Amino acid sequence: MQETTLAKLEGLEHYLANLLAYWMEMGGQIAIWRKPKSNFLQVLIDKSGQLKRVPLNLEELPAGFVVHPFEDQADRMAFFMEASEYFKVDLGQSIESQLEELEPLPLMLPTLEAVQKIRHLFVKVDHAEDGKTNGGMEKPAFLDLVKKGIAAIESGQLSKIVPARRKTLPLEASFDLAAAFKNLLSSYPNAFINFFHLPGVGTWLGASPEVLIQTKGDTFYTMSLAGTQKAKGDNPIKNAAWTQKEIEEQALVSRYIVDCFKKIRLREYDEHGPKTVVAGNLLHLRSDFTVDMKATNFPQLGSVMLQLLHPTSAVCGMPRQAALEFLKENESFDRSLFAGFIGPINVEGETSIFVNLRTARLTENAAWLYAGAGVTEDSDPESEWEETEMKCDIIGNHLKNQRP
Ligand SMILES: C=C(O[C@@H]1C=C(C(=O)O)C=C[C@H]1O)C(=O)O
Repeated sequence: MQETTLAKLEGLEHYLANLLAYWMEMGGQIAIWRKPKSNFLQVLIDKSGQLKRVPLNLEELPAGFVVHPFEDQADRMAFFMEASEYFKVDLGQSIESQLEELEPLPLMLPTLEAVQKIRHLFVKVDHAEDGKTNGGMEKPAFLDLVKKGIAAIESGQLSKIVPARRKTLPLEASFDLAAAFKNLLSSYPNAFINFFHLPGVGTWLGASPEVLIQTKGDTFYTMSLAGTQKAKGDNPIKNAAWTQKEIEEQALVSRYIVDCFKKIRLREYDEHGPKTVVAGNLLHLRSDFTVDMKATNFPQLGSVMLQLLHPTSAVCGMPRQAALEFLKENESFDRSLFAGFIGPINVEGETSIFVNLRTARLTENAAWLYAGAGVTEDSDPESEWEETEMKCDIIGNHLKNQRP
């Protein structure tokens, strides 16, 4: 433990900025997250210098962090950071009082210097793309895409579709990743706050509201999350009123999950909901599903359901294959890791995989924001556009921060 350098620590931001600057420069892979409602920051570093892809047999993997794009992979593999180092920071206590737990660093730069260094370690993208375009998804193109989706639903090809868009937000020279991360922690206590960096693949920052699968002990958990409205007033949950369109849209996601259970002949599960939940400045409808893996004799349920669920009809559509083909043909940009899945595997006996939503891909000069909206027969294209704007703001509003 290099106490002399860490003794110069000046708060969480200072430590995070230095940790990231050092390990990103060393070519390390790094994931930092805080689970919903948790008071701990969890940090995982893969120091091997090798990008790894693994089959998703979750129960057999060592402790690590998984990253999978939206698109199904022909070889069914996902990126995997293996925990060369893993530690926790108690956010309820000063970081200075936890020096013993922290990864030592050979050098402590002033925060400003460290964040500027990080900035140059983001993946560089083609200049024509960077900071200038929205991946072809300007407003008229998105409205057309939604209209096409509605037409496909009316013709009976689809019952639900989730078109998405990409939005470019130029990053100020003063953009401070550590401060942005810290602000996300306090702004979104119910979200999975995450940052991950895979050299050559991407650097992402997000606040996801959606669990894809979770296993802890004998309990398996998943959720159906859909339907979106703006949170209003002092008591937004009490003020929420849902339309038939939103109720049906969420019910389709629940049905999708139940259909997956049926495929594997799993009959014993608990379903609760839907209830209204808060996700930043938005409200959604959510149902919770739990299974006792011991009672049902299904120890591999996590891996099996992961394979069956992704991509759910919350981010893709129904029927799944037709929806995927529709998106492939009509969305003009690559979703990349957006609406894929990310999260810790077998860390402290838990696996918590989230859908990669409310997220930004960080490039040297700009952040790429991504958002989709569930479209059914009764959708209004203009409202769906507004919904994607609100979803982009959840992360976008936190990337505009500047140092004085
Ligand atoms: C697709 C997104 O969100 C998903 C779609 C929702 C909807 O259509 O109402 C709500 C929650 C998420 O399951 C997104 O955030 O980009």
